[in-house]
This record gives sequence, C-alpha cells and structure tokens, in this order.
Amino acid sequence: MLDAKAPLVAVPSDVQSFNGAPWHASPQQYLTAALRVAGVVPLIVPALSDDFEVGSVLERVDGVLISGAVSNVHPSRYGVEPSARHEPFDTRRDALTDALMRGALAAGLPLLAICRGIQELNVLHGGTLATEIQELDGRMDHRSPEHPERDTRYAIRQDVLVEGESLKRILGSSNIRVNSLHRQAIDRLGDGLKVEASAPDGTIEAVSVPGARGFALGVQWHPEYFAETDQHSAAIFRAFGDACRVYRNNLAAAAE
Ligand SMILES: N[C@@H](CCC(=O)NCCCC(=O)O)C(=O)O
Repeated sequence: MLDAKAPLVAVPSDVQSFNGAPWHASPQQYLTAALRVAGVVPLIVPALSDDFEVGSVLERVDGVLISGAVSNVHPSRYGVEPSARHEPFDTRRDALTDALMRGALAAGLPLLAICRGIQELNVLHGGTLATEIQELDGRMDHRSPEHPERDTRYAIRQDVLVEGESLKRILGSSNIRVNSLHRQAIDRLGDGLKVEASAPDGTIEAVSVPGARGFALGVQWHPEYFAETDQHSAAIFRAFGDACRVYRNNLAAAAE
C-alpha cells in the first residue's frame, strides 16, 4: 500500500466502445506495474484534450507513463496517407499523448513510453512508422501468437541487443529477452532520439531522449506485463519510479 506522499503519474486513456458508448480506459497491467513496482499512483487522463489544458494535469503529477494500445498513430501525424493497413485509429488518444509527452519533456517530468508509446514518442520527434513490418524483407514477425491465454501471448520470447548506455545502466545487461508484440515499428528515427536497443532484425526496440532534463525512455516491448516477476521488466519500472520520486522531492525542496 503506497502512502500519501507517493508520486502521481499521468496515464493516457484509450477510447474504447463499451455497450455502444465511448469509454476512456487504460489496461490494468500498466496501472498495477506503476503501483506495485514503480511505487507511483497512476491517474488516468481522459482523451478529451480539446476540452482542457493538459498543463493543468502536468502541473500536478510527477511523471508520465504512456501505455500501449491496439490502435495505431494516425499516419497523417507523420505525413503518410492513411489506409486500412494503418487502422484501427484513436485520434483523441493521439492528441492527448502528443500534449502529455510534449509537456513532460518541456517540464523535465520523467517519461516512460511503452509500445504504442515509443511509436508516439518517435512521431512527436518528427520520425515515421512502418506498418505490417512482418511483410518487409528480412524482418521477423513481431506480432503476438494467436493463443487463448493472455500470458502466452505476452510471453517473453524475443532477444534484444541493448546498445545504449542509459538502458544498459538500468538493466545491468546488454542482452535481454523481452515480450515485444507489435505490427508497426519506428521507420525513420525522430530527431534527437537515441537508439537504446534493437531486435536481431534491426527493428528499433528502445530509444531515449538525450536532450531531456530527466528520465525519458521509450520501449517497444511490454515491461508492464511481467513487471512483478521478471527482473528486467521490473528494473525499467523501478528506474521510472525512482526518477518520479527524485522529481517530486526536488519540487518539494524548491518550494521550501
Ligand atoms: N498498435 C501498435 C502498438 C501495439 C501496442 O501498443 N500493443 C499493446 C496492446 C494493448 C496492451 O496490452 O497494452 C502496433 O501494433 O505496432
């Protein structure tokens, strides 16, 4: 149980249809990883950012956690004509995450961006995405296997080479295995991003933002899913939580 001083972290909602009505929701796995492993309290932010200033949220939180989602970033955000191969879309989430990440980086708030999140982080920096990467020459199939059990779909099974010093420091290792499940990936790397890890087929699996004032990491895989049992997944959430605590303590010290 976290105490009242635990850092608060903004998490964007996805817009999902439930009983014919739009709901703003976030998958539980991100929320429990935040609470139980990072030691931060997640606050789900509605994807209605036309109706409020996202800065009003960012002023009150100590970090931003961008979750994955089955939807894809709308290709118009990176200069590509949309097609059925890019669907499904969630343009309200696109707008919210753009504002959350832009504001977090400007304020020096710790930022952890997972799966769709790393793709959004790349697009925010002017990069592009490739779709249906399993159809491209020399690329592996990164999609989750069809299986009724969620734990099997999310099983840790891919090798990743950790190249960047920031991620190596967090993980304490250069070669790890991850659960990277996606059909899109970074194509052109965004300006100012640094590759931290890649898959054996060259797919970018993690990036950092070297110019950021605080922790800013994107991973294509799903550390949230086994954060309570897998040491490398846990290390990412702990590092994020630690950065949020430092941010919160620095704010408190500055206010004294
Ligand atoms: N749609 C993108 C991103 C994939 C992604 O974020 N998947 C997460 C699914 C929901 C979850 O468990 O978080 C792609 O396929 O590349």
